[in-house]
Amino acid sequence: MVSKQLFAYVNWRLQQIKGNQKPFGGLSILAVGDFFQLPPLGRAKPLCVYEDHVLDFWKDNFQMITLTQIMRQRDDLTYAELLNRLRVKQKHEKLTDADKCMLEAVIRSSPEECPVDALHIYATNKEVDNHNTEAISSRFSDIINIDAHDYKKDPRTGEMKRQAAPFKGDKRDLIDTLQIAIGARVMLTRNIDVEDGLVNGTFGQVAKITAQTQGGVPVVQLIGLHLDNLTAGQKHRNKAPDGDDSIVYIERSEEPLKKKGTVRRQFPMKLAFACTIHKVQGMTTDCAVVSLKHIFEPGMAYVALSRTTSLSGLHITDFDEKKIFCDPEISASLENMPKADFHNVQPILHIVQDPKMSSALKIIHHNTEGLECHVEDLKCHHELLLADVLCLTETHLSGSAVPAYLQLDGYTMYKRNRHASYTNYVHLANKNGGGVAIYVKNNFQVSPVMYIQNVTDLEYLVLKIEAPKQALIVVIYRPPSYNLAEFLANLNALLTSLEIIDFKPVIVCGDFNEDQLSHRNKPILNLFEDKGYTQLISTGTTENNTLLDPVFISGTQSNVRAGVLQTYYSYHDPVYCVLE
Ligand SMILES: Nc1ncnc2c1ncn2[C@@H]1O[C@H](COP(=O)(O)OP(=O)(O)OP(=O)(O)O)[C@@H](O)[C@H]1O
Repeated sequence: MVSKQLFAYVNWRLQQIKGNQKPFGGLSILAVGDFFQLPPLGRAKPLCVYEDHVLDFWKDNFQMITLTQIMRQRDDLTYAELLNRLRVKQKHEKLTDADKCMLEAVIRSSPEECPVDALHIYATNKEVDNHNTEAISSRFSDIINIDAHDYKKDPRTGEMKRQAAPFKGDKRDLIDTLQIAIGARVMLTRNIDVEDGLVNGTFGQVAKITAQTQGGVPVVQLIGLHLDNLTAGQKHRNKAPDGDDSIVYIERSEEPLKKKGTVRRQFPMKLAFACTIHKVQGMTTDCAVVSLKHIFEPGMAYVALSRTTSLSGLHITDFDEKKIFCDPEISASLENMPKADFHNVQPILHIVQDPKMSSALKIIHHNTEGLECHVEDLKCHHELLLADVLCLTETHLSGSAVPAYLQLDGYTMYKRNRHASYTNYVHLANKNGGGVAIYVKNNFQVSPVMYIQNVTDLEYLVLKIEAPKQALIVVIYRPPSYNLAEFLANLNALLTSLEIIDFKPVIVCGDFNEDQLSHRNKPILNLFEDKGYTQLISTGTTENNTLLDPVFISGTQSNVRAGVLQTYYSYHDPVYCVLE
């Protein structure tokens, strides 16, 4: 689990990168995990436990969402439910008779009753090392001992000199002598290639050992593994000297030893007939033997007992129900942690779940700050594609053709680029950026109003939505450098023309670069209000908490809901308006 200290570093680094003092530089952070599992190393308190005089970046910034569907034990729900109870069991609490009875079926009184080939899980490294040594010596006859190649700097010449025998390394160093055999279970102990799935904790079985004779002595060059995860190590298969691409070849890694002036070359792996509970956190297996003997921390027993997919795959030795306990401080802090309000996270989804609003017209406007660079973000957004009408400003598009990657499945796109929007203002027409677009769901009957007499010099689009709902949709972008008086005159001409079109209701959205939260005079708002419009958005729509993206509506009696959504990729947040 991430410690408070590491969490603070992440916060400060993001503030440094983004150049602001907002929590995590203003980025959205999704923290995923389970506080009831292993606590941070070194007895540090978990993130969610508040302490006086300790920097806290959790309390005021995070809300909790609980995932309720269990996937690992989805085919053995009684076991999943038992695990849920063990997860929150306090030290002083006793197991119920029913839970005890379930566990008794898998408690083994001696190691001989357990399957030898199953992964053995222990609390301490000492137990793991003993098990591994015993397992390799009792089951394999052709054991190979691979000494680390250690080098030390010659103080006279500065040359790194190979040592006759390995030094005694620290427990965090690459292993002094690796004992392996063909067929032995091993685990990688370093991140070799994270993208390729070769990481600390990757499990496999030794399939091949290749050696070359150097000075009359065979020296192991590569160790070939059959990995448990068949998709890992793709990049390291084509090195196969014999063309067998099921084998992933591992070379020696080179690292300085803790001992000063020394370097070690050794294979980054260790035996893994057994491993520690810390190592198996996150793992899923069909079968495991779990020893509860030296459990020393809250959450440890739960992590070990919850790795198998079914109760029948679990074997428990040294059972003691007192070893199954959680941290009461975590129970208390989770109780008090604010819960995420889905109405805020997915407002449109919630609105349309209301039977009265199920066929409502959903309109969203977003200043994308460049459609080409953000179209993928837009396609992945959890709410934007719920819109029937998706209005965009600052599309930054040029040219008349629309490349296929700018099309949204199920939508038709209408657009007007900046350079086509101005007749009299060459200085605006020639500036980069700007532009508007509207995507409309294909099941809507739409007439674009591409030309309106007397309306010039505006970045705008007008669409008549005729069925199954009716509305006149207008999107407008006003660049900050557009002289306000001239803009108001042109906007007035447009609003007057919309009255003549006489198609209701009218929804005008866009970025007007006038802060509706400011206490100063707001001439654009005044003009809309004079024309009978109501402004629907009441909270900030930008990172600076200014409301630059209003939605104006006129000519409706229906139930209207409106608000602001969130994105991570634009200075602006999208705004929505849903009409019954
Ligand atoms: N949507 C899914 N469909 C099928 N299997 C899934 C799905 N999600 C997760 N699993 C499987 O369930 C197991 C547990 O998943 P995962 O590790 O994501 O859960 P977890 O909550 O992080 O578990 P833990 O924290 O206890 O390790 C894995 O074997 C994973 O492959």
